[in-house]
Amino acid sequence: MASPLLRVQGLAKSFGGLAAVQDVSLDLPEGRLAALIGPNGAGKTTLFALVSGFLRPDAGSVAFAGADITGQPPHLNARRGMTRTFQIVQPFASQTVRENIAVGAHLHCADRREALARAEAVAQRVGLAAQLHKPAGELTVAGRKRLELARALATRPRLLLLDEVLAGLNPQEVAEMLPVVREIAAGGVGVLMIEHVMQAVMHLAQHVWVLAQGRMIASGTPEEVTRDPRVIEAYLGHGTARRLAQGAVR
Ligand SMILES: Nc1ncnc2c1ncn2[C@@H]1O[C@H](COP(=O)(O)OP(=O)(O)OP(=O)(O)O)[C@@H](O)[C@H]1O
Repeated sequence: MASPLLRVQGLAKSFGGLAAVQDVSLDLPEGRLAALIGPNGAGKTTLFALVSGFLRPDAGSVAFAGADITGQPPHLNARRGMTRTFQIVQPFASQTVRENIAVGAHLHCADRREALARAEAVAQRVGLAAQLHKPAGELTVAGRKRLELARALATRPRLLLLDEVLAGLNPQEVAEMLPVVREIAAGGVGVLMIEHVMQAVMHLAQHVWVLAQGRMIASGTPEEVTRDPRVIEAYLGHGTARRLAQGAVR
């Protein structure tokens, strides 16, 4: 059987006495769109940092496309095809949208003109084509989120780790972003998204992992995990779980 795009086995990380991630394992097949959910402080961002190489694990391993990349620095992982976005979006505010996206394209392309041309193609995919000439600092919150996606996409990833790309967006902006993320996955890019917006998780994710207090407490389809008593207890609460079951997801 082919190895999964991402294989995490027994990953652990403590900060002082706090076990932020404990014995976490998951397999993400190529081209799959999956979500990582859980309460604040559950260890989701720490897990992303361990997978992408921003932090070294105390124990466990990370394999990407069959190669052991445990503890490898982020820039090497990006070269292999794994790119992450950040919760707090920090574009180069005085540079144009086009130049910001080109930064991502430069990972595999030294030529400036080619990087700028690639930036245009990526801007189309995320709905930023009309804003290419704007300084990034003038974008709305929703525009910045699209820019963060575009910069990551410009690196030509096989796996995108999206850290709350929908946070801070209003319901209409969320609804407009869903097809953008879905199209990225449909184009063959594996996506693992940390997300609190359950509307997005229910509509997008083919698989969901749930972390609580550093441990993986559930894994399954969105429908399976949202009716799991452990997930309702640790994260959703009964009201939200009921609304999700009825299809009223916000
Ligand atoms: N660099 C650090 N030093 C010390 N403690 C940390 C550090 N990073 C995270 N933590 C702690 O580890 C735990 C897990 O944090 P993490 O940010 O991974 O959770 P999260 O699930 O991403 O939360 P949120 O949904 O609020 O972003 C928290 O208790 C946090 O305070």
